[in-house]
Amino acid sequence: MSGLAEQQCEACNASAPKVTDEEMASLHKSVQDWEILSVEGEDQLRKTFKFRNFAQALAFTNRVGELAEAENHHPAILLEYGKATISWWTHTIGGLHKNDFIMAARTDSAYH
Ligand SMILES: C[C@H](O)[C@H](O)[C@H]1CNC2=NC(N)=NC(=O)C2=N1
Repeated sequence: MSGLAEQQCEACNASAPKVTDEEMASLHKSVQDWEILSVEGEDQLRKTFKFRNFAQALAFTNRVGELAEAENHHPAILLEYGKATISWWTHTIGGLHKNDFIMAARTDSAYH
């Protein structure tokens, strides 16, 4: 099986299943630096990336935005001086789908 970042996102609608606890644990192994937290009852993946300055953080968020637009699957982004915090979850199902783990892995690949 290809790495998580190379796997394809699937079209997701309101009836799509959230990941099970077992799937979550298994997928999390591939994005171990990402925190899984519940925000207003909805599970999310979250990670903060560090940079030397605001411009580098902004350039990274633009790369993440391109990844999101390519998959029509979008994160929450907090952009600060020297930092960018990325949160992934699937709004239509109010929680985590495998797509979110794929996009987290792709986000890691965009960090340089
Ligand atoms: C209409 C549009 O396709 C949907 O709202 C898409 C846009 N991007 C999305 N991004 C995320 N993270 N979850 C969604 O459910 C979602 N839905």
